[in-house]
Amino acid sequence: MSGDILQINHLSFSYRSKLIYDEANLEITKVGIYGLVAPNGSGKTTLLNLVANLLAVKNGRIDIFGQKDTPDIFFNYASFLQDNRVLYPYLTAREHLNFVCEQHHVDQKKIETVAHVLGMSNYIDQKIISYSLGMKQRLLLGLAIITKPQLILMDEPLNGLDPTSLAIVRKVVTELRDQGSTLLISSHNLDELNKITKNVFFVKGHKILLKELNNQESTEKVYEELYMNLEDFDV
Ligand SMILES: Nc1ncnc2c1ncn2[C@@H]1O[C@H](COP(=O)(O)OP(=O)(O)OP(=O)(O)O)[C@@H](O)[C@H]1O
Repeated sequence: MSGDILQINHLSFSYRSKLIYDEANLEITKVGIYGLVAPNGSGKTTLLNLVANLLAVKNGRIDIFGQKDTPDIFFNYASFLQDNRVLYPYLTAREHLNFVCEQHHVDQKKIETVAHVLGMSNYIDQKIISYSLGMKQRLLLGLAIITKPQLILMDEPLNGLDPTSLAIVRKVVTELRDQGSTLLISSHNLDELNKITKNVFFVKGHKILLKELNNQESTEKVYEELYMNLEDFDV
């Protein structure tokens, strides 16, 4: 599928006097997996929050699937994997997944399938307070994908994952892409990101740049070129 999946035009955003975006643009017209990469504090989470309508866009415009990105449109077409502070410590994974299924009128039978795919079946009825970081990350992934949205935003989904969990995420995101979903994934794990996509957005100078890497190029290399001048560091 191609068309207007995500369009960000002339986006400017500041927190009080701190400028984050200045007339930034981003366009995704082809289904796929896209990385979102930048040093700490550059504005990756801010961008995802703006697309998810958790922050209001006052300057510029965001459209998804050719329509103005309102909370209703986002709810219908998209999902957002945020950090694990959004989880309720005294609820179980099943209760979280049940809630999302109810809100989206998704058959609750899908919960077992998603739990199985993500290797969560044996702890799905335990409360979140007893979960490790990786267990929480798997649940967050489950919550983001159970409705099979066409656009999935993921903020640091690879954080704290062991090699088995990373392999699960890799399999799940590539399958979703093959089934027609588009994923925008922020991460500092450039090595892992490199395995799942060659299309990476970088935030630099308050703008968003897309790099379409060829087989010889890596995300790490572009990162070094854009942000690191190792000669500046005295060890
Ligand atoms: N609610 C807020 N109020 C004021 N400043 C904020 C707020 N949220 C974020 N910031 C600032 O905006 C900048 C961008 O933050 P953001 O969390 O979007 O960056 P990030 O690229 O996701 O960073 P990281 O890689 O560390 O997660 C940072 O300097 C941060 O301190």
